[in-house]
Amino acid sequence: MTLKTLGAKAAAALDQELMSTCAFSIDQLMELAGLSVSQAIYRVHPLNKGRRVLVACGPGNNGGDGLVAARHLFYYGYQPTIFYPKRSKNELYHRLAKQLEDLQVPFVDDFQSALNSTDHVVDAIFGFSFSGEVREPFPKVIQALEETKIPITSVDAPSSWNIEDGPPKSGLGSAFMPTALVSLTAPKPLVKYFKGRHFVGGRFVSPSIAKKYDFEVPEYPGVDQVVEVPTTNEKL
Ligand SMILES: NC(=O)C1=CN([C@@H]2O[C@H](COP(=O)(O)OP(=O)(O)OC[C@H]3O[C@@H](n4cnc5c(N)ncnc54)[C@H](O)[C@@H]3O)[C@@H](O)[C@H]2O)[C@@H](O)CC1
Ligand SMILES: [K+]
Repeated sequence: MTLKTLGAKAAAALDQELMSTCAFSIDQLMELAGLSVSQAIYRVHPLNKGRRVLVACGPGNNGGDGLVAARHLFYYGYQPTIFYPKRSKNELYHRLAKQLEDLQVPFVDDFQSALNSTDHVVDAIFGFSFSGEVREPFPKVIQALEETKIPITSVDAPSSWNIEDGPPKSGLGSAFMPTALVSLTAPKPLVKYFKGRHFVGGRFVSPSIAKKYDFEVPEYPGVDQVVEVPTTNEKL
């Protein structure tokens, strides 16, 4: 099975439509997206592989998915740590951070030392709105993700990859290959460059919306919020 992909513009339009004509709130979508991510991590990195999970969050909704996933991971028995250097002023993110602080989940400033003492990393830095060269303060973080041997699960996109064209041809991010990828609603075109375990999550798309945007909703088994799909193995 090869799933159809959704380009950056279509993904942004779908996002808007879910929140307008489909009457979802951003909180609802983010909660379901983050829940999907947490379930994928439970599959890729069950508790017996080590409980420490470092969640790297970016300034947008991709980072919000990471904050939600961290909360669910806490309740599954993991020990999340959050790296969130560029906090959004939006009230939703304040609430997501407060929910984690109430659980005494640590927020750290030094990414490299947090990376040295974790068992798994969640890359929730950039999603489908990423473009151009990685700006401060994230280049060091991308470089560390590129170099580490710790397994990484990326949310929606490996951060620093172009949504349509995949990894940069050279320089920062060109050697970044996460262990797993959770595509939300539908895979993005960059997926053809990805070689790892691939999940689809975001179980909130109605059949009519999928038809309008011309992609398939995968068959989610039972009550699962993610489904593992074969990786497209197109050569780089
Ligand atoms: N409909 C969906 O599929 C849903 C998507 N969600 C998530 O929302 C994401 C998209 O969120 P957003 O549109 O907020 O955007 P992103 O979270 O992808 O990134 C936008 C942020 O990154 C910054 N940025 C962009 N390019 C940069 C660069 N080169 N260097 C440094 N910073 C850069 C922008 O200034 C902005 O603050 C998706 O990928 C997904 O993870 C979910 O939260 C909700 C439902
Ligand atoms: K990401």
